[in-house]
Amino acid sequence: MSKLKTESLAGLTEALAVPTYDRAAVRTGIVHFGVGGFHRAHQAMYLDRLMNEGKALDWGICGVGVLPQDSAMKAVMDAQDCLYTLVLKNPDGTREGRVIGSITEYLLAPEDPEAVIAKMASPQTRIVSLTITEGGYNFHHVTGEFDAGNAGVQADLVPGAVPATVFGLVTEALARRREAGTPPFTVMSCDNIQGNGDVARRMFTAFADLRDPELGEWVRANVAFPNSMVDRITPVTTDADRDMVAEDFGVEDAWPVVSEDFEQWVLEDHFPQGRPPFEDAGVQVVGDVEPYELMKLRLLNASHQGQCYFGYLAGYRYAHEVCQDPLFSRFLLDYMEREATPTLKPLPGVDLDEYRHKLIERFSNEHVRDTLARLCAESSDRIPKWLLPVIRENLDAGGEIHRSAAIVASWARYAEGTDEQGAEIDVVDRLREPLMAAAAHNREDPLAFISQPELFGDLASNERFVEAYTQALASLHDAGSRATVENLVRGHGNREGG
Ligand SMILES: NC(=O)c1ccc[n+]([C@@H]2O[C@H](COP(=O)([O-])OP(=O)(O)OC[C@H]3O[C@@H](n4cnc5c(N)ncnc54)[C@H](O)[C@@H]3O)[C@@H](O)[C@H]2O)c1
Ligand SMILES: O=P(O)(O)OC[C@@H](O)[C@@H](O)[C@H](O)[C@H](O)CO
Repeated sequence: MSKLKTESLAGLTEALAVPTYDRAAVRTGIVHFGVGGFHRAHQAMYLDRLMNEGKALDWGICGVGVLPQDSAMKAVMDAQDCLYTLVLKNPDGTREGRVIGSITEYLLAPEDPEAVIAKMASPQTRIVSLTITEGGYNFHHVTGEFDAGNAGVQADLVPGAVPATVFGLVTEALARRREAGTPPFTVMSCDNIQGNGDVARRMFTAFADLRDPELGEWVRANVAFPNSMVDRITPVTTDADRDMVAEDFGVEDAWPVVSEDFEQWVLEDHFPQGRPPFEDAGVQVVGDVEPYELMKLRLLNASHQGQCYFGYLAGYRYAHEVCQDPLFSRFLLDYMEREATPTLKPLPGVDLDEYRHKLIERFSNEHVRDTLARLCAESSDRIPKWLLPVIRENLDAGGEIHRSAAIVASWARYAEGTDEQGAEIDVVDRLREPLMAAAAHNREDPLAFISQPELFGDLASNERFVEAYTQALASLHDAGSRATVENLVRGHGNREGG
């Protein structure tokens, strides 16, 4: 069996589509930070699609890793000429494989920060894109302010320091462009954050201000940060996926990526230095992304949180197991219809009922095998960004909140660190210690978990929220996850009714 490399492409089975363009002729136009599963299943796939049509050949991607653990991706990218296999898993069990060729270079910042800065400072680079996770933006959950106290940021702000964070690296490249009279690149965030471009603008400008107020002013005035909504469920690659690629497609790929077949990208058209013709690849290029972002984050992402803790506690381990269970899918639809949807903005032409049901269908795709562990990880970055805004808006508007409050309670119960069978839960969160310490007091002090103002603001003093939350938490302790969800679905035991 051949290893995936440029020279092996010609001999691959016809079942595996390969780049039809001359990769050697592709010029880098995009530097991307955070080459994980999602970028490889989404943005890189859209560019590969364009390149296969003979377009966007000057928009090749140079991937960048800034974390030491990205050395694993660097090793694979080096060994495979940056090629990898994307396998789409259709709901009917069929699979489509394609070798993606749009990433043509990969740099590891800890190994060679100067190369990363030089690449971004080059006039040929016109977009710097990001999928660095919600936590990567370094903002305070409640105030939304840039966390200038972060140790990495502090180190990057020492005059003459070699930058190590995405903020230090990008800002140094912008400073060099400004110095050289080269127009700045556009910073395109593709993370699951509401107003991701606006957040990126605030965070990068805040860093530049701290480094040099004049540079900050220049960034504020000159750099474009388009907003976007991105969607494609992309689980973590497993050894079984590697074996499947070898078996189905006869190629040895050390790091393929698998995803659902669904794809969506809604992008604000704000690219002063130009952009690839994304609309030709199916991207919705629009003036205002916010209504789409709210729809996706509050329906899809918040529903992921709505299924993962309840599902895990009930003994499930995969998203499809939870969502194929009519009780849980009913609960999610109720949350979406009664609590999330009233907080959305008008979306002319979008059938929200169809969107909600399609989500249940996507979550239920058993071939994707998305783990609840992935969805439960880094909750402290997710719940405050996706679910708490729904709760706050409904509290202000007098809307229903008991299902959302119960989802928060399910997180609190999960963070106690044992499931309903008494098995240990590996809580993966950068705030693991304080979260678990607070959750340890859930029984004697039911407000302990939500009395973490850096995550929940003043929710612990809102009577209506506290009542719904404590009721759900007590039910989780006394009756368990399934019975709690049953009661929520039946509308028992809450003042809002069903
Ligand atoms: N996986 C999905 O289904 C999916 C779908 C839509 C959007 N997204 C977005 O993409 C992001 C990444 O998801 P993924 O599945 O690729 O995860 P992943 O774990 O495969 O990759 C995460 C990448 O982010 C980088 N990163 C993490 N923290 C960073 C930091 N502080 N500074 C710089 N880089 C940092 C890592 O080095 C890695 O390259 C998500 O957080 C989300 O915002 C993911
Ligand atoms: O990686 P995160 O923290 O943005 O979110 C976890 C999942 O909910 C998310 O990755 C979804 O799979 C994705 O947003 C679907 O498009």
